[in-house]
Amino acid sequence: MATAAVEIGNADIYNPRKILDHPEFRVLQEGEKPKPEANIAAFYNPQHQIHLVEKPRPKPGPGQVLLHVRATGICGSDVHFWKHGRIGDSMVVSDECGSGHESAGEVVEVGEGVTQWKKGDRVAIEAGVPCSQPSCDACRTGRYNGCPDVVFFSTPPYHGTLTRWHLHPAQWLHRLPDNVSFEEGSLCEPLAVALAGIERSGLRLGDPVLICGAGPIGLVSLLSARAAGAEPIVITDLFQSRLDFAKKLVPGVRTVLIKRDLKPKEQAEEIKRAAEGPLKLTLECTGVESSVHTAAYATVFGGKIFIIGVGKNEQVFPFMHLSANEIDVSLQYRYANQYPKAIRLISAGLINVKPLVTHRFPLEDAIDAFHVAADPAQGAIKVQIQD
Ligand SMILES: NC(=O)c1ccc[n+]([C@@H]2O[C@H](COP(=O)([O-])OP(=O)(O)OC[C@H]3O[C@@H](n4cnc5c(N)ncnc54)[C@H](O)[C@@H]3O)[C@@H](O)[C@H]2O)c1
Ligand SMILES: OC[C@H](O)C(O)[C@@H](O)CO
Ligand SMILES: [Zn+2]
Ligand SMILES: [Zn+2]
Repeated sequence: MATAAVEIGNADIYNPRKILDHPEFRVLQEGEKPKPEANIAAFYNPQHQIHLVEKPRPKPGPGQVLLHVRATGICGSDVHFWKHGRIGDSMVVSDECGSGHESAGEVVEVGEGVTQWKKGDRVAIEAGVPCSQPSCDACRTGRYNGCPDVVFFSTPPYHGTLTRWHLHPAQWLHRLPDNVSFEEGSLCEPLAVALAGIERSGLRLGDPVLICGAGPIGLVSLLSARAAGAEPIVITDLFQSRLDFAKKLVPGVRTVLIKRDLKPKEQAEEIKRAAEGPLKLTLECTGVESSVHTAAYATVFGGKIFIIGVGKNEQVFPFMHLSANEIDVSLQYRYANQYPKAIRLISAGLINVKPLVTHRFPLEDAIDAFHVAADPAQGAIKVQIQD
């Protein structure tokens, strides 16, 4: 059977049904070896299954670029969609859906009118493609992460970038310099989340900062806060192993293990002791209600809690404490305009994301990769799939 199904292209990339209904789309049986060069991908579904699928290799239409995806990191949200079938009320898994949005790859073919890319170019893939219409306030004003019509590949219903051949609009790709690997290029995605938070939080040189949570997002926030000149930095987690990882990554960081039997106020006292002074800014990277409470009690009068983590639909905040201490609360939704910055920071050596990758799998073993990413006992920070 031919691997090149030319009828998939153009607007079809925004129509997930075109893939699901295509005669070349099929779910591989467990243990079945995919055909070499086949456009395999890892798909999750409403039955909480994750499996390899074969789908047609698309053909670039005008303004599009066909990419060979070379590295993709598994994000907590990929695992969440697989295991829980939804994030909040608006992102619900209702059919087979392709995973992955932390990707970098190589240009294979360009469509009509694409002049800025050529075969062999190396790029980071910005997975959220907003409408870019002048009538869209979010797009027109540059806050395109708020675009109501954004197609975010891997958020249902849009299939993700964890695949071999991915079609993307030319203007949502970012060139990787020779000294930035595909692996680092794919880490630009979680880094973009942290950089967006850092930018909007207003962090300044010498600010004392608390980071709640030492998962991948907490760790890229740690690297970014350090590069931005925060001092001291205190990081918390429920697991000593994650704090040890943070300490290896940024030796100067101070760590506080969160104990489930302590109240947020008691926990905050420990954090303040570790900081040996007031904490001006908290970057909250768990989305867990009790952690937001701890952050509130640890942050100084006039400070800010910047919440990057996402969690329960409704949460209770210590309102009067925040009010009586003029503590600002801000939140972050994905990112806008951060990829070029992320690439510059990595290329110039100001941020080293390489140590975050703890596990690597070939594309054929993507399902094993998901099982490692989903099992805390495996101790993974970032699991990558490379092809
Ligand atoms: N705002 C956005 O656009 C955006 C983008 C990506 C991820 N996120 C969110 O950021 C958060 C972090 O992502 P991640 O990939 O690092 O997730 P993760 O689950 O790997 O890491 C979270 C860490 O927080 C720790 N933790 C849990 N409860 C805690 C508590 N009470 N106090 C201190 N630490 C605690 C966990 O042990 C874990 O190490 C998630 O909620 C994720 O959904 C948000
Ligand atoms: O890194 C981007 C995030 O994972 C996404 O916003 C996801 O959580 C929902 O689409
Ligand atoms: Zn993500
Ligand atoms: Zn828009």
